[in-house]
Amino acid sequence: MRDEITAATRVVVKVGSSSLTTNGRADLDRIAALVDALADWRASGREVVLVSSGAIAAGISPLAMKRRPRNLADQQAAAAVGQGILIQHYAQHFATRDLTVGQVLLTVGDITGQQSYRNALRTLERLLHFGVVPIVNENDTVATDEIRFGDNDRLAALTAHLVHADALVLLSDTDAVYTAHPSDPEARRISEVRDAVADLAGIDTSRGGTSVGTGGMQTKIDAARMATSAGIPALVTSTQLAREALAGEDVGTFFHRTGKRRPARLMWLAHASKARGVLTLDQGAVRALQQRGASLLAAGITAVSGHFQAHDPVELRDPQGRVIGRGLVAYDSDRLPELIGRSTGDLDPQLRRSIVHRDVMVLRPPEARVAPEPAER
Ligand SMILES: Nc1ncnc2c1ncn2[C@@H]1O[C@H](COP(=O)(O)OP(=O)(O)O)[C@@H](O)[C@H]1O
Ligand SMILES: N[C@@H](CCC(=O)OP(=O)(O)O)C(=O)O
Repeated sequence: MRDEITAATRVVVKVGSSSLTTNGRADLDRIAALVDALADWRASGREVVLVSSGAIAAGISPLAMKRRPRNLADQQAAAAVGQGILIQHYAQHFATRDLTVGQVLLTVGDITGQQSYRNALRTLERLLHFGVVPIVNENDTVATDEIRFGDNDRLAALTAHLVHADALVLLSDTDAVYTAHPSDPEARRISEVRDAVADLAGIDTSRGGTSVGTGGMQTKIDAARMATSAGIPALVTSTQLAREALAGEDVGTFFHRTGKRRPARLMWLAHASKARGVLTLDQGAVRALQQRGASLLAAGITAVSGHFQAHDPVELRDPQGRVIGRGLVAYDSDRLPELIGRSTGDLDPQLRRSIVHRDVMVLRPPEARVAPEPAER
């Protein structure tokens, strides 16, 4: 038995496009089966927030498209049609179990900006208070590529953090994370993950998922890591096993929590924000940040690139160019170059504050550091 799941009173359940649609249409039988499993969970006095993909996939056939569109405008048109159809079916099926649903469409900005974060939280809390099942999706019809999550796995992890969920359950068409693509005869189920780096070392997630899904298994692993690093256990399994998963049975891949709840702004900074620039640090500054938990001072910066404004997210790199973390920078990119490398004592007192304060900095664990991406061609 998985005690963290059976003891949970509030779960976020994310379901992928491939579990809700067949041939570019909403699949009523599959939606009904999922709704039944969730309604039973609700009937035991517990709460669920459903993060449902499938808007684009459910709009394919009604718009006489042949496959999932690749360009943004067609995806948005499909999502506008498909989202309505999905919600209609959810509303009908949940109503047969005396449950009301509420649609909540979110953009990255809604869930990461301080004010809008509170708005989103207030709405979800209110819906749960009224006994409603909130159904969340990305607001695909207005989100541009620039500001889009694109996959709902990470949106679900941020939602789980937002609503202080006790567990995150990621449902798709595969019953677990395997050591290789499930069609590979050598592939073995991974039943538990305590340390995502060590336990998942060498597994192959490179083969894409379904023709309607977006991220494949990798974005589910990323989402599970986001949740567990913020104190929320996560389970990856198939939609058919939703009932067993919620009952705490040994199905799927269970990710144990690895960290504690962290402030929302740091969740956003670590996982959802786009860096606007890069600060390269000397070795002494890297040590000060990693070993002493220091703030970043001007003296430790050797190079600045990108265009950013004060309070934008920037990447922090070591002298070898590996990303060691991220932070919110205190100065604009126009101003910063004149300060770099200068010791605090040499600076005008007004400019003596740290360039990236410790409280708005997230560092990567040493094994997760990555080499710089190749320059754009
Ligand atoms: N190592 C792996 N273990 C399990 N599934 C994998 C693995 N590598 C790739 N996959 C694929 O990931 C897919 C699930 O991702 P995706 O299609 O994005 O699902 P969804 O649309 O439900 O979010 C599975 O269909 C499976 O083929
Ligand atoms: N917001 C998109 C979600 C796309 C997506 O993440 O799909 P999936 O990989 O199936 O979870 C939609 O509803 O179509």
